[in-house]
Amino acid sequence: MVNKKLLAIVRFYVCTLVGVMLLGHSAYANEAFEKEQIASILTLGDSDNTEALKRLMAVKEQQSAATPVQIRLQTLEVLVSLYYDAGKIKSSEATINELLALATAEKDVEGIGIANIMAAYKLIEDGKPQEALNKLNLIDSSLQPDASAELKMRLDSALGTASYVLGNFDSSLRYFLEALKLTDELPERKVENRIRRLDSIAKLYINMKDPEKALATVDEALEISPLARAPKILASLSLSQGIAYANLNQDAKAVEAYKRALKIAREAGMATFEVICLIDISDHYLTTNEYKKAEEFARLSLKRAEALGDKGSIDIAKINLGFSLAGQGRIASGVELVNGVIHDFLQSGRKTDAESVIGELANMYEKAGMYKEALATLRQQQSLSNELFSADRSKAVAGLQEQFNAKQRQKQIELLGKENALKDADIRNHSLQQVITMLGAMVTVMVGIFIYLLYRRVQRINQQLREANSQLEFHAIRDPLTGLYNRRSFVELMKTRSVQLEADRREEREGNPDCLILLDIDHFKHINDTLGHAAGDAVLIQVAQRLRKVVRDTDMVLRWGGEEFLVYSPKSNPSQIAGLVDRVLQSVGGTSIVAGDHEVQVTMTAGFISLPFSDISELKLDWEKALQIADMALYLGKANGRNRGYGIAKIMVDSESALPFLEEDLAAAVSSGMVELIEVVGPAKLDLPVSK
Ligand SMILES: Nc1nc2c(ncn2[C@@H]2O[C@H](COP(=O)(O)OP(=O)(O)OP(=O)(O)O)[C@@H](O)[C@H]2O)c(=O)[nH]1
Repeated sequence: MVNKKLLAIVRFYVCTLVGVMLLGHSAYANEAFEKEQIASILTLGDSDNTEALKRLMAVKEQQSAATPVQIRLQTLEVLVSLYYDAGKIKSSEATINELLALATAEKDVEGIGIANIMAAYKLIEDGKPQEALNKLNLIDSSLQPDASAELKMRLDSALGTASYVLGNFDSSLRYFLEALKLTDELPERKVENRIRRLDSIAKLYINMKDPEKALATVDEALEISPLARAPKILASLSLSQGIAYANLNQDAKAVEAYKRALKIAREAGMATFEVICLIDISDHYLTTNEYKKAEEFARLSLKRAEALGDKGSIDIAKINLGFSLAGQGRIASGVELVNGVIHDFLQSGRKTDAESVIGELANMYEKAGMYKEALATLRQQQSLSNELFSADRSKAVAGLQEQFNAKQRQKQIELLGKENALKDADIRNHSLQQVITMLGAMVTVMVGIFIYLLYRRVQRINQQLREANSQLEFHAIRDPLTGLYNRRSFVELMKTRSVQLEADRREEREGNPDCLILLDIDHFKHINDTLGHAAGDAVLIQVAQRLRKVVRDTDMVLRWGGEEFLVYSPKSNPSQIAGLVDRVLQSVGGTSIVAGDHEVQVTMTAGFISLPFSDISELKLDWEKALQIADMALYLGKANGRNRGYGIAKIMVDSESALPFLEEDLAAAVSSGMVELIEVVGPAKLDLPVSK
């Protein structure tokens, strides 16, 4: 619920402000009695606030302008606390003013400090925590080097409280711990003050959502000294325990602790504290949805607060009562109560509190299923929230904003620095990336070039290979000297020819036979021997050229070996073969051939035969046997004077009986009349000079 925890903690601090400076300020020899008297009243206040207040008021009545200033100041300081705890808030505030006036008049620096710290607490209670903080910071900056430990401790406690209210828990804890440390330097009431500082820290832990740590801190405070059993302190510690347990959802323990605090507060005459306890108890029951009990304690707290005239507590009690009624279904009367407080808050400018209560109201509507009202209330809260941030709050937080802005600027500078560093890194990365990209590109280009060169090289090698292959191929089927087909290629040709023949036979496409003319240069050895081997080669080349020229395109000229040539003339009319042989002999020997320095007549002797021969099947007389017969005919030509051709014209007997003779001894066959030869005489002898 609204600000009740805050209320509790603020009031707690005000309660603990007093009574610590009594003995430390003694400067007058005759004031010992008064000091002793005030000290005993202060101790009495720990357990019986009402009696202590009564006695101190009596002491003050007897004081006059003649009373030492320190005694009067100390009386006022203790009085502020006793008034406050007794719920006499207005008297307490008036006493603060009186204290400040006296200290100022007497130029008592410590007194002025204490009065201002108390005034800062009032500002916090009035909802002006930033103003309070500013005031406290001012005190802090003007603090004398010889300022007492008490003053410093109170200042740190107040700074911790203001920081807490402003939501700066870390800084709050830092101040509270500093205050705790300063208790060691106190000349009097060291233990009591230490316990109270621990209690402050416990309450802070609760608000820092660490209730376990809060409970541990309370335990630490309770263990310090039996003095911790002093009712006023014990009540405050019990309240802290109650809130911590409530936060841990240990409801039974929470209620027990609250009620213990309530009992002690009642017994010690701490009316203000009693109201705080009652409010906390009703608040607790609201959170556990025990609305009947919440109503009971809300009514009780309202009654007590009204009796004290404590406006702050009255408002909170009304709010709790309103919500407890609404929780029991009496929404109209509950809302009326709550709205009344909201109205008051708004009237007195407590917009932050109003906004908080409106938020609670919206929750209540939602819980009750009154969504339309919940929405309207939420909108009201929203608009107020906006207003707060845009107007009053912006003023209140102006100082903070300045600090915040400075921090933000610092942060921005740091961020800019970081951003620049990042940009630098980015630029470096970018440059690096460019280098990498460039290197990558270079590598790619180089690899590309390398691959291209490799490709070219491979292409070149392939080309060379192709050329080599074609050369190999060429040389495989061609004679390297003359360029004519060689004997091997003819063998290959004959293989395909037999396949072709078989096809032709099946299709009865048998026509003219082929013709084989075997040729041998006459006395070639002599040419070699007389003109030289090169001249012999030249002769071979020119003979080849002449042979190529004289035959048909479909005819094939081969170098059969050494100085031997073969003309293969497919599908040749047998009647025309002699003419072909004649042309061949004439082409070679009809004109001279230049061989080196010499011009020579090169004649040839030929043996020729048809394939198939006569009516003999190639199965019986194949190309090899036919060539053998042609070779025998050529031999006959050589024997009969060279420069001529012999061919077998016809068989005079049946081919079957002639065949063995043809294969074995052609000359005998001829002389026996089994076969008839055709003779083609070569060219006439040329009239050539012996040498050029
Ligand atoms: N220059 C040259 N001579 C070759 C080549 N092949 C073979 N010969 C020579 O040709 C000659 C052939 O001689 P022979 O077989 O005795 O025949 P011939 O001298 O022609 O006599 P006949 O054939 O009886 O007229 C040999 O001396 C071989 O060395 C060649 O490629 N180049």
